Amino acid sequence: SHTDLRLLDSAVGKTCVLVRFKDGAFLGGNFIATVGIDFRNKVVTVDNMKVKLQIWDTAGQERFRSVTHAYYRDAQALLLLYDITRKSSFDNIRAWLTEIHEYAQKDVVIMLLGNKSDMAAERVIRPEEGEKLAKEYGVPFMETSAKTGANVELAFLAIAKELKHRAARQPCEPKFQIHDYIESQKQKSACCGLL
Ligand SMILES: Nc1nc2c(ncn2[C@@H]2O[C@H](COP(=O)(O)OP(=O)(O)OP(=O)(O)O)[C@@H](O)[C@H]2O)c(=O)[nH]1
Repeated sequence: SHTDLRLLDSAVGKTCVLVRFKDGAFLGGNFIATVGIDFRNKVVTVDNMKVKLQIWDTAGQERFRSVTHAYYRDAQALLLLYDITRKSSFDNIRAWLTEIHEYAQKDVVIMLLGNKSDMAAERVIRPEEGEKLAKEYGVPFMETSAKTGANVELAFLAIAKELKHRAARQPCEPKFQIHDYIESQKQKSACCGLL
């Protein structure tokens, strides 16, 4: 059995984030845009338990919209990415969140990621704007960079932990707090440069 994750929106760095997570490498320059749907598996260890993540990457383009309903309907987690250097990608997030509300499973884990955090000079969306939008929809948020690797592991691990805790939680065990976990881990990576 595996855990299904989906990455959404177009040309925001989905493939790069996935490759960074899977292989620890960055694909720079121009390579071919994702056509159709592609997936990669990665096994992560969460609290001594192995969790197999099946991560789907899709071409986020409009013409694939009809495909994408089916694409995220069965997902257990959805990672919504925008590009901090492109306002239109940030504006798309609201539309995605509205759609997801309609088509996705009710208990789907959603995470908002502002990607390309390394591109400080080209930034048009401030971290606080991402933070605010995420708060409005009650979803966790962080900025990532497929280039430097910042917070990429954390994003996937936080989701794996959340899903593992849901699946294996004992009745008396406290609920896993994904927001708290991310906040504590984010601070660590910021101060110690572990990523
Ligand atoms: N500087 C920087 N560039 C990035 C980062 N992530 C992706 N890129 C670049 O952004 C472009 C798009 O990246 P992709 O991973 O193809 O984006 P995608 O969302 O998979 O694109 P589609 O499959 O076409 O929807 C590429 O030129 C990447 O090299 C990042 O974190 N920092």
